[in-house]
Amino acid sequence: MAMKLAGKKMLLAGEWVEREDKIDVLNPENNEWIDSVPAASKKDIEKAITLAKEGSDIAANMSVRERMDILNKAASYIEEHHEDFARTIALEGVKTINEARGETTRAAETLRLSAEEARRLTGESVNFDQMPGNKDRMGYYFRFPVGVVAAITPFNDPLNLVAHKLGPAVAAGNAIIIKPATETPLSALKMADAFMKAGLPKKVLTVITGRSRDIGDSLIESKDVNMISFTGGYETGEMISKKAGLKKISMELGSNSPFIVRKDADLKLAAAAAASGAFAAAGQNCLSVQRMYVEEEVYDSLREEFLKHVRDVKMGDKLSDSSDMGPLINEKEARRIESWVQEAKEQGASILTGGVRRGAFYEPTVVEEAPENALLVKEEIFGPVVLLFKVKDLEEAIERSNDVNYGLQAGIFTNNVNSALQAAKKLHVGGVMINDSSDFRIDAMPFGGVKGSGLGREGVEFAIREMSEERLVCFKITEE
Ligand SMILES: NC(=O)c1ccc[n+]([C@@H]2O[C@H](COP(=O)([O-])OP(=O)(O)OC[C@H]3O[C@@H](n4cnc5c(N)ncnc54)[C@H](O)[C@@H]3O)[C@@H](O)[C@H]2O)c1
Ligand SMILES: O=C[C@H](O)CS(=O)(=O)O
Repeated sequence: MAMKLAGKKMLLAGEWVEREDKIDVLNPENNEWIDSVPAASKKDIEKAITLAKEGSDIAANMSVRERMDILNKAASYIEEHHEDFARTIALEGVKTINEARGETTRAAETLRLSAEEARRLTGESVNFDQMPGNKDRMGYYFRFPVGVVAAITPFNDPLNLVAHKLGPAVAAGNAIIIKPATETPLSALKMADAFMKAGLPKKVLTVITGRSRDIGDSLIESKDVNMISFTGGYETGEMISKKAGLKKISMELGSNSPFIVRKDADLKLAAAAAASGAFAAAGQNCLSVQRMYVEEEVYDSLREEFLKHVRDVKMGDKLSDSSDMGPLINEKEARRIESWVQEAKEQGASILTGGVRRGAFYEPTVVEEAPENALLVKEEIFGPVVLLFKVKDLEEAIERSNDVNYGLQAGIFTNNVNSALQAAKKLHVGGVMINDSSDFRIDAMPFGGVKGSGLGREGVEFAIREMSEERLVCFKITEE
């Protein structure tokens, strides 16, 4: 079913353009055609960068009020067309309609937060006379935009993760070139339409669609791009950071989130939180619960409670209100997960539930005692598979939690404040959730990871800071 506007055209410095060379957007659930979008050429990228440079001057000269008004108008447009945005997310991506509705609400909120934070893009005075001989100096620093931001976004949150780039970029006074995931470009194009209708000056925004190999290098290597804001997998992020050269980069990468359950935990709450955190977006979620470390005294009880929740997850048609979980982004990813589970099983792991693939769908699956060197344990599964492990104490749980090359967020269930503080202190991650799963985020909080999970922080205020720089001004006062 062709979507309104969204596809067929991409936005090149505020102008909607078509191209002979197109890419089909398919519904992952059934491979049905939804729409087609232009495949941008290297020439398109070069033109986009040239016009974005002009756009960066326009954006920098917009008043804070103008930026705020545009951001709030774009948010209002999304709210007024909420179901249309949600259906686009659900059709092109992996989310059920209810999950997509949640993302749409968050995306509008992310833009409103960006408007709010535009007010706070300030500097402060500097006391130069803290150093001897500077009594005749006074001054301050202020923040200015980096210029041109190239934003590259993943398939799993095709609207809100674009908002987390576009909102802060506009708030900080930058021009931005967005390259959405090849699989899910329509939501980004719809958001761009919202900004055009909100009055964003044309040259400030480009959304290019197409094949990464045709777009990537020209965008990443250009010296006229001042910052790359990337969200995606570790391997892609590492490749981009090597090619980027001397420019600001922000990397929001993969994860392999641990979930610790202490013997004093509320097991019913823990089991429910783990199931919710593991199967949202069919596990295609950077914060997905992947490894559960449960103290041996409560392991059997927690496992029983958890399995009840997992078996209640309804996998099915994304557009059905009764579906809890949709498909993987394509059958190839579902087969990858199927092979990883098979590998662990051949190495002695037990499949407690699930483990069945149908096309791009893979059932909610729980694997017990997978060997430490299995792909399921060391890599990011990015699918509806959770690993259960028994541990003897908190120390073992923390040590094993840290024993991967990822560190985005972790969750721990305990009613002991010392255990919570130990976890907060010793888990090598960007965020520790106490009595919540790793899958917790509000769009205002600092968000990002360590190790292979990324560089820098998003969350609106923090992204704005990354997309701007300080400039110092110092007055030397001379006698009249
Ligand atoms: N940390 C976070 O905030 C966060 C949020 C969402 C997803 N993710 C991560 O993203 C990954 C899943 O998303 P994905 O499969 O879309 O990731 P991906 O790395 O395959 O693709 C991400 C983006 O990079 C583009 N890309 C791929 N190769 C490129 C190249 N050579 N040059 C330029 N662009 C290129 C893709 O087209 C897409 O737009 C997972 O690892 C997940 O953990 C992280
Ligand atoms: O997939 C990773 C997302 O950033 C998590 S959330 O949807 O923003 O909470």
